[in-house]
Amino acid sequence: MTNLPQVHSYPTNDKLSLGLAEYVLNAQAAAFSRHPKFRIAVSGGSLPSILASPALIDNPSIQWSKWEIFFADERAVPLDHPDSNYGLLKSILLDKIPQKSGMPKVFPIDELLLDDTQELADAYEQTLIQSFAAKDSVKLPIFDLILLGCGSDGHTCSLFPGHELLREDIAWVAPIEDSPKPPPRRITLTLPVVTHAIRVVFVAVGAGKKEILKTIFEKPEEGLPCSLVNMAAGGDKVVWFTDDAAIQGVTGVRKGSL
Ligand SMILES: O=C(O)[C@H](O)[C@@H](O)[C@H](O)[C@H](O)COP(=O)(O)O
Repeated sequence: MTNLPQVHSYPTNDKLSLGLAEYVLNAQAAAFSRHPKFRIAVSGGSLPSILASPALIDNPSIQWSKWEIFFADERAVPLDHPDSNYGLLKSILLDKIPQKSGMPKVFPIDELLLDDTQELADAYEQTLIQSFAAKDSVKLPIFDLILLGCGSDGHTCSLFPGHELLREDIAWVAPIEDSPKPPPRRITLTLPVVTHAIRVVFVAVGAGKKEILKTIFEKPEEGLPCSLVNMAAGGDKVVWFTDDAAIQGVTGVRKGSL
């Protein structure tokens, strides 16, 4: 079957970061052939540190000033809180971009709305509407690239296994008050938004991810959120970047290297 999800696996995180930087560069070039911006969404967890390699940050071909960075999910905490995905990305990546390269436009959540996750999600959806649907009305935003992690229970963004949010098909951004992964109060892009992106990348590293990757790839019918993204997005749109330890012995994937 050629429709199996593509996996690029690497012996070390450093090599994975290099491969990921190359992939992001290609995605940037493809975006610029469609429009003058590169609009991406990023998750929290281990993703920002793997993304933020010198191969990306110091790459002269990255046109940072044309990047628009949104959050695939965010915790309902102040932006300077240790749990903030914005705070994580800022310290690990944004603060390291050389000023002379120009800075990306970054879209954090509205800190004034932290008390009400529905309002927080609605306001973030409005932020997306401003960027993606300012001129024309669109059913769903089309990110050039969404960069996701994979939790050890198979969650991605803040879309958790068996949660009712997996069935959300109207909102672009939804609140969650009972995330099994702390902190419990968050907002997240919804599944249709994720699967509507031009490209979706998952990053999963470490032997600790192996069991869940087996379920995601070998038993997609179990409907884990990561499997739902693989299935709904389909084809070559979804690419997994893993280390060898996470993917060794896992079937149901198409392996390749960039
Ligand atoms: O804010 C979050 O909690 C993340 O966006 C979450 O979806 C994360 O990506 C996964 O839990 C994987 O995290 P690790 O890569 O750290 O395992």
